[in-house]
Amino acid sequence: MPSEPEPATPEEPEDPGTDEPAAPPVRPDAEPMVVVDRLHVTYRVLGAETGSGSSRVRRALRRSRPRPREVHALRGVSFVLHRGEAVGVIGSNGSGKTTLLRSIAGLLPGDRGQVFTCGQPVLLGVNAALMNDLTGERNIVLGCLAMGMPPREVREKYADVVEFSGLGKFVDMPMKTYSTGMAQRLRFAIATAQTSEILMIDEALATGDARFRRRSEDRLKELRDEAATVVLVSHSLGTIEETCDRAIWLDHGRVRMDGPAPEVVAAYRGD
Ligand SMILES: Nc1ncnc2c1ncn2[C@@H]1O[C@H](COP(=O)(O)OP(=O)(O)OP(=O)(O)O)[C@@H](O)[C@H]1O
Repeated sequence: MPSEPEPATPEEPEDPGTDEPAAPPVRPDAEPMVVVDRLHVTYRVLGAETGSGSSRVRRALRRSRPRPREVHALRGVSFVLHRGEAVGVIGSNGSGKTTLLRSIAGLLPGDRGQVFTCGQPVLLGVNAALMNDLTGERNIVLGCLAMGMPPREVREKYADVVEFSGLGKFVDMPMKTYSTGMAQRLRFAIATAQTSEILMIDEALATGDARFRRRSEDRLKELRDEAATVVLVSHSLGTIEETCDRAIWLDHGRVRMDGPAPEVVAAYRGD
């Protein structure tokens, strides 16, 4: 990761009427697959004021009740993704990339604006919440069902997932007996078992040893070839330039630049 994380800065909500961008432009020559229209997402967190000095802290702790604070993660984001596009999302830590992907996947409601998708997007990496007490086999079945795969497809894909995970006979052992690398491989194998017309990838997903990383990259390439629209979040600008024809630069929850990947990457680098 090239940049240091920017801490979450709780803040007051903005005046909803200010600084609203225009509706996203739609290309007349291409089929829209995802429309994000002036999307705002705010996290609400419970926190208390702190003071300096021990007596002041004690007094404050006694009197204070948790006060909801707000983190305005997306501030009126708009764009349209079309069939056939591979789009990179770049931006410094905390700029809103993950929030944006989760919103498009339908995992996080926006508080203003709208997201329209043509079909159910798949977000690789977040859907497979595995359980330590269950065997690899049970986790594969439940993980695939949890991602919305019909039981017939789970049965069809099961052998491939086991093969790709490289777990061998460990597939019948509880996950808590796996090494970190084995668990990561299983998670990746489950997450990439599903294909979708709209595929969103968090590049951090490709983990493990060098051999598995190469296989992961090949698998991601296959999925990209099968999907109609790909969204890739990455801190690796080289990967964005190689993989994507378009890039969106998010900055403090706003679209700072949206255009051909080489131009956006150059601007982000400060060239
Ligand atoms: N669950 C949460 N609760 C409260 N605030 C959150 C939560 N998740 C993210 N945030 C805040 O929302 C903002 C956007 O976070 P997000 O994770 O979308 O950024 P990001 O660009 O994906 O960052 P990174 O590059 O570090 O992964 C940040 O200020 C972050 O602190």
